[in-house]
Amino acid sequence: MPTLTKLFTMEEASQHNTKDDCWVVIDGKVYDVSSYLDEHPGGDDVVLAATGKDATDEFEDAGHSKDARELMEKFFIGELDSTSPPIPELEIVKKAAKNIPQKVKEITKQYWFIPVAVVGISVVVGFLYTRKK
Ligand code: HEM
Repeated sequence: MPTLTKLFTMEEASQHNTKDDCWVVIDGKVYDVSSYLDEHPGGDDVVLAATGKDATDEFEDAGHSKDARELMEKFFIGELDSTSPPIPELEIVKKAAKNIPQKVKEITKQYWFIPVAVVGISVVVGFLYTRKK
């Protein structure tokens, strides 16, 4: 039977990141907690800080009770579309991070003579200094 659960991309969920319009993604599920922010015993700031990403770890780290887990079902609005790509900005950061080892290799290849020159000059200066004595 087809499921009626609404699917959201992480990009879409991440746009709801304000006090009046706040969605969190926990364990692949999307919750609209806008109406609960003021009542949240952990404060609204922690929840707001957990928007725009998978907040499962933050939620679990806070050690939420069984009651909290039951309560959250009231705010369930859909599931995360696992086939959708993560937030594009994050992808760009990830891609840039992937390139770092490659860049280090390139720079090492280009500027290999600098450490060699430093060592060479030190040896010559050291040699001249000891000869003077
Ligand atoms: C649907 C989402 C959420 C619901 C319904 C919820 C509900 C609750 C409830 C009922 C408590 C009181 C303690 C308990 O019964 O466990 C609590 C505490 C807390 N929550 Fe949440 N919470 C949600 C999401 C989050 C998120 C995303 C964070 C992110 C870090 C968070 C952080 C905390 C913290 C730090 C406390 C501890 C407060 C304290 O003991 O001083 N919660 N939450």
